[in-house]
Amino acid sequence: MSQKIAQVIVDVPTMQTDKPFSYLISKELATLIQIGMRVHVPFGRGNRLMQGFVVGFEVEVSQESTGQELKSIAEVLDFEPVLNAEQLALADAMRETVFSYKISILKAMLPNLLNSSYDKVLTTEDESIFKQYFNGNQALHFSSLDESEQAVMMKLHREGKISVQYVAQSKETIKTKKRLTLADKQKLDELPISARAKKRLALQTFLQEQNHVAQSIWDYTDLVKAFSREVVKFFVSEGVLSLTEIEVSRAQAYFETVASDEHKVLNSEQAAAYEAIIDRQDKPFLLEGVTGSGKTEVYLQVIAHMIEQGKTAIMLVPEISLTPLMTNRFIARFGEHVAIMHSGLSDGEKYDEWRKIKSGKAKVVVGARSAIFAPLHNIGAIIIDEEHETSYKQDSNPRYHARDVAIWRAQYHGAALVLGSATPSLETRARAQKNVYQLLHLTQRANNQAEIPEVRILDMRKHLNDKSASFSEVLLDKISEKIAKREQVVLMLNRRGYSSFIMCRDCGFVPECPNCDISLTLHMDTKTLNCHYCGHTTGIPHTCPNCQSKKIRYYGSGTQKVEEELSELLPEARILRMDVDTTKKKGAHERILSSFGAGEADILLGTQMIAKGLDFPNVTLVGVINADTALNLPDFRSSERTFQLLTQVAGRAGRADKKGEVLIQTFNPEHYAIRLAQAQDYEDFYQLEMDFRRKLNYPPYFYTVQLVISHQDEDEVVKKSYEIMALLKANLSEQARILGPIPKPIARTHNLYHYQLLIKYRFEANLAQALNQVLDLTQVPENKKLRIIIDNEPQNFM
Ligand SMILES: Nc1ncnc2c1ncn2[C@@H]1O[C@H](COP(=O)(O)OP(=O)(O)OP(=O)(O)O)[C@@H](O)[C@H]1O
Ligand SMILES: [Zn+2]
Ligand SMILES: [Zn+2]
Repeated sequence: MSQKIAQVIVDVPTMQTDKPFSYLISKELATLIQIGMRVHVPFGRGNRLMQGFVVGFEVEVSQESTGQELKSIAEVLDFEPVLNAEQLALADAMRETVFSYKISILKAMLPNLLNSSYDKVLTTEDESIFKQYFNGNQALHFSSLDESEQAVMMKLHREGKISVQYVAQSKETIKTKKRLTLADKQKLDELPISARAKKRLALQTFLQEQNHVAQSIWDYTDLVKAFSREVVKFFVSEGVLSLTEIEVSRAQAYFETVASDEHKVLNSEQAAAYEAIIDRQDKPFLLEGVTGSGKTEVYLQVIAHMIEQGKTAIMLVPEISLTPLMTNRFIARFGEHVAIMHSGLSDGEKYDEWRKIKSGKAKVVVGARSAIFAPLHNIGAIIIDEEHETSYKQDSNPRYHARDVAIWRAQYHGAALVLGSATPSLETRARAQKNVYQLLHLTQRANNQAEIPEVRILDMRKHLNDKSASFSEVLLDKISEKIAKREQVVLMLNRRGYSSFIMCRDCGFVPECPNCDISLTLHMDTKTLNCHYCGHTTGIPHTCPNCQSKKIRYYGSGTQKVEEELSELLPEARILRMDVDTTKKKGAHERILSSFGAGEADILLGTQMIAKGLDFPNVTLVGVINADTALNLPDFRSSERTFQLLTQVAGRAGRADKKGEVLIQTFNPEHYAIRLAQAQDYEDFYQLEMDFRRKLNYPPYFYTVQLVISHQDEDEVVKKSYEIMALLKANLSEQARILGPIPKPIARTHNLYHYQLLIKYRFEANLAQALNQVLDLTQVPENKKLRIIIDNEPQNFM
């Protein structure tokens, strides 16, 4: 008799397995297992149970012909598939361009909660099922059942008679809510209550009146408020009411406070863009619109249109701008149809949002990078705001770019794809130039009274100030002037490629991380020195470990130091600081912004965090304290990044009727990225930067792939790097250039040495196959400790 066999991709942490393994399916599970479900399977010699995904079935030929005994699936983890056909096809497609293993791609598509050990708790409202299977327990833990019982439960679930909740091992991530249900109607009616117990009587009447509502459920806190804790307790102890705890979504709170909002009448440029998008062609759109030109309003109306058509939409924004300010604009239009996915949510909350999407309740998903995997059906539009942001590329495995996934999904669904930015990435703009994308322009600020702010460059070599290391007189005077007028100021300290550290004044010693070739960063809030790579932490030494001198100097102007300086220089100013330290706590980010929005401070001082998305009408001055820090990084995109950042932050000024001004302090006033940011001239910047890229054979003229090879032993890394280079050379054409191997700019982290190779090419038929061969090197036992990262189109060279 032939038996069904499942193909399973297994999640084995010690070895990356890239091909499906075959497993027998027991008779009990045969009709229940579906493609896209997670299972537990025994793996390896020890037969340890591993999680895996069912990706296909095969009919067994005969056991003799394979010559080996197949193992069986031990347990099914899902009641319905967690991955659908589209996602499995997408994973296949991603595997071609994202050189990481299938399992890591599949896992990236799911909420974390489904990738870790959560048990399922089953409940039922069906009386006879309860009697037959629950043994008097309120709920059953799925993992405690044997295989045939599990199979029965899955069948019942499929018939809608059982409900399932995933329960986290650790409870602290989950917010629960107590609720009460009527346990026994007869007891309620017969409950002996003395006529003097007014509150008890009131609750009895209340419950009797509401009882006709099928399955009455009451909020515990509501009843306690209305009838007192004692009274409620009495009803529970008498067996009239039963008390249960359920998980609630914290994300729910978002919806309760947001007032709804109407569409604005689009101006002619906005309307033209809107019409083009909804009348969609096969091509993606690049919506290039100056800051404040109303791109978001266009997105909102495109999404509204799609919903009217019975379709759904994905709206991606950079993690950093995923503030309530931003999400509220979507909730205000689409209410409960919105699901929000950001890293601030707990695993349980993320799972809730995912379920809301999967069940079809959510029509619009607003989220950061990974929201591109949202399991929506019938997608009408995918929008990527600030498309140039590097955070759309994941910098760990799988190293996918959300833009590429978006292109694939838009094609799959026949959806409109919109890439929006005031400063598009060169790659995107070049494609628009070649008509691969359709270019749509917004050249004016949407709000009629608002103009593009005037930008001045302050040459810090001429404006050195005796009183202050960070502020020129000009900037300080401007700030005072604005405060006197009761207007607000945004100050940005560019922290990219820059950090605070300590140094011995006598011998110049700078403490470094023992595991990584990098100096330790000074954190004044915790009074520690931290390594930003491996997390190593130590106290701040009082004497120099090298020469015992007591003259330890603190270097660098962190936001905290600048804040102190500023409050000394301008004691009357009310300052809010926004950086990683002040936004660590949940909700802190939003508190700072809403406080600033409410006019409780004159100055918002922050890092790059404040450059994006802020839309405060009373901000009339933006000051950039140091424009240069990122310019000299060893990365061919450093000019592009600097230009984008300065243009973005300048765009925060003068967004309403009051005119905006921008002051940029710099030591490189002649640098083209700074001059053109002053002019806010994206076109000129694009032309100039494209010239450089062409001359130096960089993207978008050439494609790039970076390989990072790491090992504890430096000799080994060097040896393997040359082996890999030889392998590549043998497989690639003469036109491909291979640079390296060279040590990474930060040559050692986590006690591993890192070397890099960079491939630059225009067309290479054998590239994918060669890279897969390289990737497979790590599967050879002698290379067990070798780590190879393949980064297709790397965004970060540090
Ligand atoms: N058609 C319109 N009529 C009136 N006001 C509008 C219109 N469209 C947008 N606005 C307003 O103009 C301001 C800027 O719009 P929006 O935030 O959509 O621009 P944006 O291009 O997304 O901005 P940025 O990229 O700079 O963050 C907002 O306050 C918005 O409410
Ligand atoms: Zn370290
Ligand atoms: Zn010293």
